[in-house]
Amino acid sequence: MSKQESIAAAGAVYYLFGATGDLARRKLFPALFNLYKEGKLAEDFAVVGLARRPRTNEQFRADVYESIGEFSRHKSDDAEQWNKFAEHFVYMSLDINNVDGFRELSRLTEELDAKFGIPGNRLFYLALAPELFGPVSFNLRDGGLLESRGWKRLVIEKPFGYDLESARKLNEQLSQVFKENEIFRIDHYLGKEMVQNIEVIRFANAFFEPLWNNKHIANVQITLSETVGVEERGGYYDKSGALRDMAQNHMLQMLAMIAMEPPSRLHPEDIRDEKVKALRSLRPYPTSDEVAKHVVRGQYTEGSLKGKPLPGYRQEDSVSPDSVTETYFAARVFVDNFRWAGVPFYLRTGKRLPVKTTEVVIEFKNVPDNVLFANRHDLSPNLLVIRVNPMEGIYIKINAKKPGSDNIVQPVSMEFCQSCQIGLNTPEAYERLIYDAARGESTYFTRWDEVAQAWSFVDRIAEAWREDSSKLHNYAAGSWGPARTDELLAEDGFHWWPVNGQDEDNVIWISGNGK
Ligand SMILES: NC(=O)C1=CN([C@@H]2O[C@H](COP(=O)(O)OP(=O)(O)OC[C@H]3O[C@@H](n4cnc5c(N)ncnc54)[C@H](OP(=O)(O)O)[C@@H]3O)[C@@H](O)[C@H]2O)C=CC1
Ligand SMILES: O=C1O[C@H](COP(=O)(O)O)[C@@H](O)[C@H](O)[C@H]1O
Repeated sequence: MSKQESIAAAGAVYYLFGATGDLARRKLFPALFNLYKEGKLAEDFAVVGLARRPRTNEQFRADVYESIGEFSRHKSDDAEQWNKFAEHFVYMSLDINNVDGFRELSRLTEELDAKFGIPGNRLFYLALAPELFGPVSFNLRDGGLLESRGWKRLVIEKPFGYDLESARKLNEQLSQVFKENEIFRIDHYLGKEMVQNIEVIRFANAFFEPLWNNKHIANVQITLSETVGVEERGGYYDKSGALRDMAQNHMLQMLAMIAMEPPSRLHPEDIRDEKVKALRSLRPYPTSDEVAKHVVRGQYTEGSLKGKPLPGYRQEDSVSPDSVTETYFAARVFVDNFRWAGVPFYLRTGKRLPVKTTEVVIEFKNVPDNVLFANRHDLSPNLLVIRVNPMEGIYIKINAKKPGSDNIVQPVSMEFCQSCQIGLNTPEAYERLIYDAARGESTYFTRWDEVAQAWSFVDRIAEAWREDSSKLHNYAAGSWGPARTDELLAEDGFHWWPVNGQDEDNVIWISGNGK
């Protein structure tokens, strides 16, 4: 570990609102433990778990212990270390809507400051339903929790609003209490190693940056596919759908990282300025017909995955039986600026698809076919593939001479598989993001203008869908989504590249440590 990586964040009280919830259990407790284990949390911190359900400190610590056993990349196998860590965790039952609880929390905070020598820093993490974000902020202020001498930061989970208007209202509420630079809006995809690596791959490689434009790139394909269905999240998901759940945030953020101009400095605001410029350049769909032409909206019906029968979306518990919510979204998007004019970005995301993967494919334009290779008319294009999840790494597909042949060209792939490297246990997105928020590093959090820009693009699509709900394409659970998605690319002379290099029967893998 480098010196810089091991620096502990300044001591603080971490207030975990929603401490009895799913996110805390699966992601936040393990993230805090891993940070502690790696020396990124020193001894001057405390974590206060907050929710309505009654819990003793001991029960709360037992919950944390269990979650680490189940979900953490580092295990709590050292009893002494575990006890020292667990001592920092306390629980308080509190209803967000009752300001008296916040006054009591303020008193508890004073005790924790004194006990652990905490210098007055406060990090409020809202793992709560979005309608509670505003009330929490007001009660933090009215309950006296913002009066300390240290820094105050609000870490806020998605979704940030339901559309531009509701997002704006929420932002107005938050900004009555917190300054923009105190608000850390989570998009956990920005905490993923390989999403952060996009910038490095682009800007640190002479191979790529000179080619990163419409002269050399034919199209960009971004796939975020999931095998899971709506699970027990129907209450939230049925109101949200894939457009709001995945496209407005994770997909557009990834697109912005790929499309943005190089920032003049590696300063958070410069990077976010460039991202917002890219989002502003997204070509809006001016009419509902344009939406129908470029966007695919799908919902899964009964099907099967790996031989297991699966229900359709409308048969899922907590989903309305006549729901028109999309579980699949795909689009052809254009970034109307000098660099990207004419290059389609194809996006697709969905639930109940055949594999779980997040992948970006950059397809390069072909070389002129006047060179006398025997098979010059059917050369495969060069690809740069960024694999985000579950495998992490990149591979490039190039053309080389088939050994022993007379100038027959065949595709070969060279791979760097980061997640296959032995001992490379990459931090989970939430670890990175909590650590960044505690250090005041905001690069990988979304700024208000980025969120607003993304909503204004997405709202147009949602509005067209509201006008005409007939364009909901069905797809069988376990398939790759509606056939219309393939047509989007075929209309432009392209096709989706199979994910995880799965089409590569005729490709030689040169350093296939993942193959
Ligand atoms: N789970 C996930 O994988 C992801 C979640 N998110 C976001 O994170 C947030 C939390 O999600 P998740 O953990 O799944 O939700 P859960 O429904 O599992 O948890 C909600 C939490 O809020 C608490 N709560 C509800 N009402 C109140 C209240 N009035 N006062 C105090 N506490 C209250 C609940 O505790 P109690 O009932 O004890 O009061 C519970 O701890 C949401 O915004 C979600 O969109 C984002 C990405 C992924
Ligand atoms: O934000 C969300 O992301 C998850 C997918 O995240 P990943 O890190 O597992 O790829 C998605 O399942 C969920 O619906 C959405 O709210």
